[in-house]
Amino acid sequence: MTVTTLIKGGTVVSATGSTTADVLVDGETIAAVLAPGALPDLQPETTIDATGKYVIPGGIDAHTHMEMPFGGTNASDTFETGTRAAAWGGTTTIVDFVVQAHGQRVQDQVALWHDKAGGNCAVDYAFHQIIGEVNAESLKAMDELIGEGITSFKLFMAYPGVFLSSDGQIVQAMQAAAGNGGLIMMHAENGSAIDVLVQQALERGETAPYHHGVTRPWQTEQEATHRAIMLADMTGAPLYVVHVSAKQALARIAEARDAGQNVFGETCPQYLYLSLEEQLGARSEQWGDFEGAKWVCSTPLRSRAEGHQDELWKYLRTGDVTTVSTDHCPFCMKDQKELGTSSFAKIPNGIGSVEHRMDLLFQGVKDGRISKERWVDVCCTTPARMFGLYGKKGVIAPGADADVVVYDPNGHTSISVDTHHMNMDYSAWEGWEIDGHVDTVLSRGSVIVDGSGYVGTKSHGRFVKRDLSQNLI
Ligand SMILES: NC(=O)NCCC(=O)O
Ligand SMILES: [Zn+2]
Ligand SMILES: [Zn+2]
Repeated sequence: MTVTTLIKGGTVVSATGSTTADVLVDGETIAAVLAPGALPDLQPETTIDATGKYVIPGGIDAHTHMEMPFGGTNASDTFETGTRAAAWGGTTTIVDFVVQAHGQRVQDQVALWHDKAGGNCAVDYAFHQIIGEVNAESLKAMDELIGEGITSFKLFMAYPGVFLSSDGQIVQAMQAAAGNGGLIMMHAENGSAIDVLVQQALERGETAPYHHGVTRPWQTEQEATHRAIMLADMTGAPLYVVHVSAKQALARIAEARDAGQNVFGETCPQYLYLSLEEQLGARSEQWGDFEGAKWVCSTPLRSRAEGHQDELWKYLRTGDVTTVSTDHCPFCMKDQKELGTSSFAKIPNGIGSVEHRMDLLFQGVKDGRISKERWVDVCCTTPARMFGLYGKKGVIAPGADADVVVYDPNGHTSISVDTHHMNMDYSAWEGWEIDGHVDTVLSRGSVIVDGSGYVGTKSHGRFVKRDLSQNLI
């Protein structure tokens, strides 16, 4: 057997169990997973000692927005900076959203995203498609994209006049997905109701970031989630509700799943840990009550007093939260979030976390909230299955891409703007201390992060064509 790299003596953690094993890598793929020392005569070019460490499949962040045009500016991470930061954090595949806004052609936008990402990514990447204008041409493009490896389509019930689709348009797109095997991803917030609350708040002079959260109450999320579930049921489309933050929305998803419907929920680290009161309501010497702008995202951070965070962890444990992605959409405070100093409604929406997802969720293991196997499941394996990457990605098994992370459960990571690698002038996680550490990262067999830091190259990452989702998981 030819072997280029031997990852020796670690605990291989999968979604279903853990075992001490050697992982043999040949070129870009995993050649074998064997009992430790089973092949004593092996002469690999490189040996990585993983004794006392976890060996896990590379993370898959199924929700990122590199360079996304939004709120009058562009998300501050390019594909180059964002995927490098992902690599630092043990994420070896991202699935980014191609944006079709009103008046744009889907296929033009796909070409643009290929241009932006091609040759610039540290890790492998795939695309979802945002359908911002459902019309005859974009419906046709949905069929075409399946063959191009873009098999999931995000629709918006929020942002009237920007991305919002009417219920009728949603039905049309869902019918298309039901017919072509694609997956509908839904931003489920009642945008028209929210716009009224926002206008009324601004008229009362409530302009600070805190009011971003107050004007997007949980009812607007639960209502939209319910509507999306009903429309999906009616049309037969599988439905994946993105960035769920309200416990009531998740209860609705859980109910639909219990009834046998093909409905999935995604949440993000910010909704598991952060809150309306502590973050959106924060003040600082530098920014005053505008400090909360750092955490303006939609759906919004929710009240800890209402208990959303603990409920989300519960649903994560029980399986009704299917995946944890970041919704990485970073904006700097300077010149970007600052666009909203006079009105929270003008703050570009988004938080950057692509570098920290594996660590933040591992803290959930350390805190006894989920098992290490569930950590791997929601961060690596199920995203692969959900988005048509499984087999190649999301698993340590012969034939899979050698996307592997050696994770030290006894290591330590301090998060700060001074040390992170995302292109942001603040950290949404400043001062967080993680009881774990990403030691080594391999992407398709190449070591891209080791003890000395990032050692990859800008053009290593390749576009991955996705199969249809295994949406009966
Ligand atoms: N979530 C957010 O605030 N920004 C990114 C765009 C989206 O996912 O809706
Ligand atoms: Zn969204
Ligand atoms: Zn998003």
